[in-house]
Amino acid sequence: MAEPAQRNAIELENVHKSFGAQHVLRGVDLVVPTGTTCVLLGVSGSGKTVLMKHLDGLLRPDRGTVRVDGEDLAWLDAAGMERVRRKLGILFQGGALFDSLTVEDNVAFPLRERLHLVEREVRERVRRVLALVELEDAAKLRPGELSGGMLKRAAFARAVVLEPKILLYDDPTAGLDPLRTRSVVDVILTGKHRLQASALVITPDVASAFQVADSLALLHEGRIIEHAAPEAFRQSQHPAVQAFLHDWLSRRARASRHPPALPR
Ligand SMILES: Nc1ncnc2c1ncn2[C@@H]1O[C@H](COP(=O)(O)OP(=O)(O)OP(=O)(O)O)[C@@H](O)[C@H]1O
Repeated sequence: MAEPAQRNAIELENVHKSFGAQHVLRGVDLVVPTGTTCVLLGVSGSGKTVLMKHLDGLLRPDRGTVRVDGEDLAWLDAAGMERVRRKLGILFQGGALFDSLTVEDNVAFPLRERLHLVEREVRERVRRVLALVELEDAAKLRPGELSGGMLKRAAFARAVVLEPKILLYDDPTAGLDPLRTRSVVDVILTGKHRLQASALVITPDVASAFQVADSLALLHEGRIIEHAAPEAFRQSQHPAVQAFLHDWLSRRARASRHPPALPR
């Protein structure tokens, strides 16, 4: 009997996107198989966020194909797009919780907005997801009373409360010190192992990238010029990959007294 075809969480084929004269994406090909975590690397301004915004339909490609969980976004009407968005858990920079709501009401928000559940069910699902990120004791606090790492975990809880199949993280470590960076890595690993979600992660923190990735992709001059498992990526002979990793190592060495090494 033939093997069932491998399903892919994310597929981009020859995706182009320009803003005026600026040709940001110049034929992006990227496949993230279901159940895997891909970290998208690239220098600032290379187009990582632009690429990610194509996945929830915030941006449409000028040319090329974007498929999410097998669905070609170009063919979807508003209801179809809404169905795809429900499969996505999105964690962008800042995490934007509502300041006036408690943690539990923030996490309950998507449930109340999207699903018609009885209140008891809402409370139960919120309790389960707060337990997942070890924030049970913070349920009654407001965002202003949380640490940076707790804020990230609360934002993650809200992003996953609808049990998305695919998680998108845009720079989840932004503005965090190294200790809190660890808590974001833990959050991503929770999404991966406990929720078994597929993920695309953008982070400038290469150390975190190697800790969470099944594969790493480098966006360079509008294309994915390398996409490989961590060890193969580390050993890539592509000059742009070598330059990217070398640049990160030297910046890290300048910022730290410890001799630099790529994490294993
Ligand atoms: N809506 C838009 N209109 C015009 N230009 C845009 C728009 N969105 C992004 N750009 C431009 O596209 C380029 C890529 O931006 P993008 O935010 O994707 O970079 P990035 O790789 O995510 O950078 P960083 O790592 O600094 O967040 C930038 O030059 C940006 O100014």
